[in-house]
Amino acid sequence: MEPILEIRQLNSFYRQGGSAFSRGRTVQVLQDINVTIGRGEVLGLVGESGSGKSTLAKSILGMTEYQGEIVHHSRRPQMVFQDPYSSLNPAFSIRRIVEEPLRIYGKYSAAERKRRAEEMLEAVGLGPEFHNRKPAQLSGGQRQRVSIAAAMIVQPRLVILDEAVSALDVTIQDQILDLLMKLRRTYDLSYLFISHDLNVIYQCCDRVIVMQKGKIVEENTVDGIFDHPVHPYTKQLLKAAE
Ligand SMILES: Nc1ncnc2c1ncn2[C@@H]1O[C@H](COP(=O)(O)OP(=O)(O)OP(=O)(O)O)[C@@H](O)[C@H]1O
Repeated sequence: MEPILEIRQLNSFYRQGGSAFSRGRTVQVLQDINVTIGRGEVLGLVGESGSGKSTLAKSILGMTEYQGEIVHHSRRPQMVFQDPYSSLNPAFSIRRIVEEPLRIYGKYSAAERKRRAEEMLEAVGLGPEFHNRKPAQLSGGQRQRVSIAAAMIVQPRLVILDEAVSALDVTIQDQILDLLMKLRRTYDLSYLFISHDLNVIYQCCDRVIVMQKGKIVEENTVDGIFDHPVHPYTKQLLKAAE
């Protein structure tokens, strides 16, 4: 498997209580994490609340202090969050929101940005009638499509989906999962798919890692994890999801 991201002996920390006069104290959240994500792979990351899933995502994006190695074999990963309500600028049109990451790059003309944004909106199933709407004029599922388009517009190879379908009704969840799988094929993407919902993980992941208290306690193919869980914590998670 050709890697898109390799993480070796990662230990991640948050700093708490610092001020102009003191550096505060560091709190270690992740311990000795080793993970490889393959090109085109969907890697699931499960674990109970507080186990460190989002911290791993933040470390990959360089948003925590860490020791160890994070080796990127592609351009910067993009992230899609759970809550499209808070991550979309309410004052902007949908097209502007999707164009915005390209403005930051600064290398495209206005006409080219518009063309790319419209093409990306089409790819996530939002036709011209949506271009000039504001986020408040969309459903939750449509808003999540906009977030996905804004992440994909910069042509990442790895996308981190942090509870990206968790806030949606089950039918809408299925539609968004279908869309993500279609985009994965079209753009040859890898996903790190973070979810507390094992049914969602089962539907779309190739491989799964299980985290407990900042450590990886089990790693296997999705069938291996579901059919032959080894670690007591994995068994407990599966039992809770029955
Ligand atoms: N900025 C921060 N400063 C200090 N500690 C933090 C910070 N962010 C998270 N933590 C702590 O790190 C631990 C892991 O949190 P994290 O958000 O990574 O867990 P999670 O598995 O993503 O949980 P959830 O499923 O609830 O989102 C928790 O104990 C949390 O309190």
